[in-house]
Amino acid sequence: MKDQVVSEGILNIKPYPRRGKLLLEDGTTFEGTSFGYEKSMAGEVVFGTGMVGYPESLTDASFAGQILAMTYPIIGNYGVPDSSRWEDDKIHVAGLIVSHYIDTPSHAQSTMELGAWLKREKIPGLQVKDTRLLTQYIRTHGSMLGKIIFERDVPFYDPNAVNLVEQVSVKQVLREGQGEQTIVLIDCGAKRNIKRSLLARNVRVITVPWDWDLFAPGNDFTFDGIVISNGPGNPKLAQKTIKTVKTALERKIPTLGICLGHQLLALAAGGDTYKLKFGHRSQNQPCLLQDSKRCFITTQNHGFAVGVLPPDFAPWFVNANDGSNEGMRHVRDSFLSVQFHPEATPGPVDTDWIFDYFLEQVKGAGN
Ligand SMILES: NC(=O)CC[C@H](N)C(=O)O
Repeated sequence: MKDQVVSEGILNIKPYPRRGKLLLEDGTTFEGTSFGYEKSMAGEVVFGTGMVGYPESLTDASFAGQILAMTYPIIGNYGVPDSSRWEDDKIHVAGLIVSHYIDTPSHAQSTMELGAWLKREKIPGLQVKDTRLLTQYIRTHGSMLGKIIFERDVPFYDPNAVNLVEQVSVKQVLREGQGEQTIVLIDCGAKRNIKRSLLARNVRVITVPWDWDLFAPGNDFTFDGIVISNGPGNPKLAQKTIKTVKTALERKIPTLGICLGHQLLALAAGGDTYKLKFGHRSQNQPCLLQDSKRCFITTQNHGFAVGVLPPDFAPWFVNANDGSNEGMRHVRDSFLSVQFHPEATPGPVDTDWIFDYFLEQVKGAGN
């Protein structure tokens, strides 16, 4: 009977959805009903407060190992666009928790229902009604491990204890685009829009795996700048990328870090990172541009942050909500990074000037 639609006269009656639960590591339980694939799954439970963007969030590799609870009360209402609009070619979240799942999407670009997509990609989805209570709980007690359970129990799993970057990074070097400058994109789980944003600015982009030795004698390409991408998990576990970035800094190669890339730049330059009590995940995080009165509304998805800035770096942006660091710049050289996502396009593109600013510096450094 499962998944079958039973016709009864003119009404299509779907079978009553299967029950499941979200169990947090401290024993707190949220009962719910399934709308995705019915498989028990463990991860870190995080919440996103954005009103839109579930296709982009689900396919953002930075969410690997995380069960995402969305606070916006209706999810699924605009369906799923075709894969050209995703941030990667598959779903990366370990599970999805919503308040109200809408199974009748209405949007010109929708190609399928969210629930059908989750089923196809074998990702569980649970409708728990009170995602507000869940969010308030995580905000009070800090982010937690948890699991979506149907019949079979599974052990808790801590994604911050494993090197997830290794799992989601590209496996080989890829060369794209035309232009005078060549930018190396270190792919730690890069959102596609980072590359789209660079290619749109007429530069060559060479994408390399997270552990690629850019400075090995046998390397057959030269480059003018480096972009370090976003990515999942604890930045301290991506040691090979940190080593590459250290060499790049010694050689004074213009470098832009985005999200995980910001954290890796900080670690490579002698700073430190820490885990936030609960992360920033939404499209409305206010960031103050230092030494100005400007505030940018930014898109974010991170659970770690830069706590100690490296020597000779100055804060560039600060989060207006909690005062945490949101970006830094070297006082002399072209090393810069942002904790938010300049490539994100939840509608407005308020911070994509970061790419123009970086490429201006790459150009300047080449003269
Ligand atoms: N989007 C990202 O790059 C996230 C970076 C890191 N995994 C964090 O959670 O802080």
